Amino acid sequence: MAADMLANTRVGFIGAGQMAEAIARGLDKAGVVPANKMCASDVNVGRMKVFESLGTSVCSSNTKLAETSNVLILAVKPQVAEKVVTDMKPSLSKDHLLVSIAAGIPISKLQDWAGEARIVRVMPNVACMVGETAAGMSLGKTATPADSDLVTTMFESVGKIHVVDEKLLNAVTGVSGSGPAYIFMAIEALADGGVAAGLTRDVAMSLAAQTVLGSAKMVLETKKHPGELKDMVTSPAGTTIAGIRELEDRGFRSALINAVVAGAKRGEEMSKY
Ligand SMILES: NC(=O)C1=CN([C@@H]2O[C@H](COP(=O)(O)OP(=O)(O)OC[C@H]3O[C@@H](n4cnc5c(N)ncnc54)[C@H](O)[C@@H]3O)[C@@H](O)[C@H]2O)C=CC1
Ligand SMILES: O=C(O)[C@@H]1CCC=N1
Repeated sequence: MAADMLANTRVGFIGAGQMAEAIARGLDKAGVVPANKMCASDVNVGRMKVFESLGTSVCSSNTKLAETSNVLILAVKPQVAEKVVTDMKPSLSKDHLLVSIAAGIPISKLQDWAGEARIVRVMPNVACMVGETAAGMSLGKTATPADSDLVTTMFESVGKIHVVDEKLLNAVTGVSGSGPAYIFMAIEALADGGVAAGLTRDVAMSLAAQTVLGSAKMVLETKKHPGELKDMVTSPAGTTIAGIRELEDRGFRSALINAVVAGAKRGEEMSKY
């Protein structure tokens, strides 16, 4: 069903920033929505040029975008979302599916601003760019099962997506929306440690990134608890337990837990603007 629907889908990006680009590249690469069936509008001409270079068309305004696209991805910063969507309201109808990726903005507000358009809220992450996003989604009241299938198909082409209660989308933001930033910091720090211990920067970075990739793969593929996998690495009186003692001493796990909770809390604050 979703494949038939995709044939009639024209995706328009409201805001052609880095997330829009990551999703557009991913959809095109996966062959789910070819670049020539996507369109983008942005106030920044430079960003429109980037989209043109991908083979997508560009629109001179968000209103024009609504005339040419039936699936609109709201990819502007949350702070400008209200103005952007309310300005578009006269051009939106029940034939539009508005997929918002804006952090914190609740479906109820989006629905008020967008009038009759059906709403789906998605929280992806930047790894759309490499086909490995981790996303959560919630449906608005008038969104249909076909809309759910369509959005699922689109985001599964660039990673994994889970349907969650809307009240949990800020938690998704805390774990996987913001999570890549924490992992990038961890990779940078692991590589710094390698350099401090004598490796070249290139080798240290490659080892650190590949270590994160391999560890994530083991969690996903073995389905074993990460604690059990950690124990597999940790030899009695060995090197790993020496490192783990340092991490525990400095509140490593607690710091990550608090980072996720702080991100989720910030999402809740943003929903109240
Ligand atoms: N960056 C990330 O890793 C993630 C971001 N998000 C959400 O995605 C959304 C976009 O974030 P980014 O791509 O990082 O931001 P960005 O700043 O790269 O992109 C936003 C784009 O919107 C454009 N824009 C501003 N006003 C506009 C208007 N009136 N009409 C059309 N375009 C306009 C800007 O020129 C910019 O190119 C945000 O709402 C954010 O909460 C969600 C998940 C992850
Ligand atoms: O920092 C932010 O607000 C956005 C949402 C998730 C990742 N970046």
